[in-house]
Amino acid sequence: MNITIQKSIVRSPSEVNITGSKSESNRLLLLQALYPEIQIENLSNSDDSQLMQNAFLGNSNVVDIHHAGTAMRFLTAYFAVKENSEVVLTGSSRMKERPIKILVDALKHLGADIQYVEKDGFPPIKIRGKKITKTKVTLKANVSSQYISALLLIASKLENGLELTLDGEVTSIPYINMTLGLLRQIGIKTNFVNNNIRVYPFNGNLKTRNLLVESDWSSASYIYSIVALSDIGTEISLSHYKSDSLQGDSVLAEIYISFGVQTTFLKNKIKLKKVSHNFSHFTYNLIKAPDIAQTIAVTCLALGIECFLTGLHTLKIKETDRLNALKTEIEKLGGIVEITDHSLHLMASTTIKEFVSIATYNDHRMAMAFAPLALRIPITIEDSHVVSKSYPDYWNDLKSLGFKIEK
Ligand SMILES: O=C(O)C1=C[C@@H](OP(=O)(O)O)[C@@H](O)[C@H](O)C1
Ligand SMILES: C=C(OP(=O)(O)O)C(=O)O
Repeated sequence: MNITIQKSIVRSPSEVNITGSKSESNRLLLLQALYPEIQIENLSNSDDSQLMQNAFLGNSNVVDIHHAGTAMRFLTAYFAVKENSEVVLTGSSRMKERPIKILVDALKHLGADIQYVEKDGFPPIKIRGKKITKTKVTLKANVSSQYISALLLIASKLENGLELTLDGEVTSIPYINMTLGLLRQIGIKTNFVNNNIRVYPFNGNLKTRNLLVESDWSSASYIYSIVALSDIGTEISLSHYKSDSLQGDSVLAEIYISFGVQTTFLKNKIKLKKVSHNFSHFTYNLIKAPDIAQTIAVTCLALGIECFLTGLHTLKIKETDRLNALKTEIEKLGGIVEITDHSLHLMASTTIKEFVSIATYNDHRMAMAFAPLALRIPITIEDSHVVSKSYPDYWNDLKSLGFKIEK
């Protein structure tokens, strides 16, 4: 369903309670399947986390994870070592275009039994679960960190743990550190030195059973954008957040200073406040935080800031080719954008076209990133339901902030 958002003004002060991080949730759900004593609080209500939960509950031998990249990659590793199981892991038509060969090759090298059902290198895959005893594997680290996290998540249940050697520049590294951080929270010993990661086998004692998921920082990015586009003095508080986050996208608090958003960490919350800014140019390498590229590009468009983003080589294999999608939609609004395989350069613009209909390409982040523009111009967002992949309450939260949304 398409929605139109009339030109809106944010209610201030306001408060939004954002659902749990989908990245933390999907890791903890996988760990809970391996260690059933684990209890998870503030679990994400995203489709991706729901799909992950269903994969463990169902007893069908076809598991369809739709658009959920983390579920696809994490479950590949999980089923590969689940002895005596046989499943076909499949997903949406886009998921069938998202590569999985690096992970499958690594698992096969360790001894797993995995076959491609349709196209070599891509889902769907047929997995016959087996006991794995090999310990060492090298894999390319510059395509998706999810392949690495997938192996790390199952490693503590292997007889001898795992030793991974990462080849090439490591992309999305905070997500690997998040995985290791959660493993350590439950008492699993890990090391990450240079390009080597070691996870030791479980010693029989869970250090913690109750794990609290911090709210999702990638989802918070859209609220940062909203504050950046609001009048000076506008305040929005978000819960439940902390300063020592496991999520790399918490770098937003630093980045948005350039767009006039001040972050104050309170107990369990952050308070965002719009202050003045005098930046006309923004340059940043997003190799550690690729999911906030769309948010930042749209914030810059609205603020008339020239923006040069690099480290974006993974954007082409996400829910859509995000570089092309951004270029196409920003150009509809009158912006000028140049892209390469790994960068985006947005020129400073002075006007934005009204009543443009933004296509969302089955990508939640396209819908969520462009919606804040309604603080400048009326805008239509196509297929607005896509937001449920990570942030199902997004439109309700926007309404509560004062956005005038019509179907
Ligand atoms: O491990 C994770 O939870 C994620 C890792 C990142 O993917 P890549 O490592 O493929 O960049 C990120 O884009 C994705 O949204 C979530
Ligand atoms: C890329 C994303 O998710 P995934 O890779 O898990 O589908 C995302 O949420 O932006």
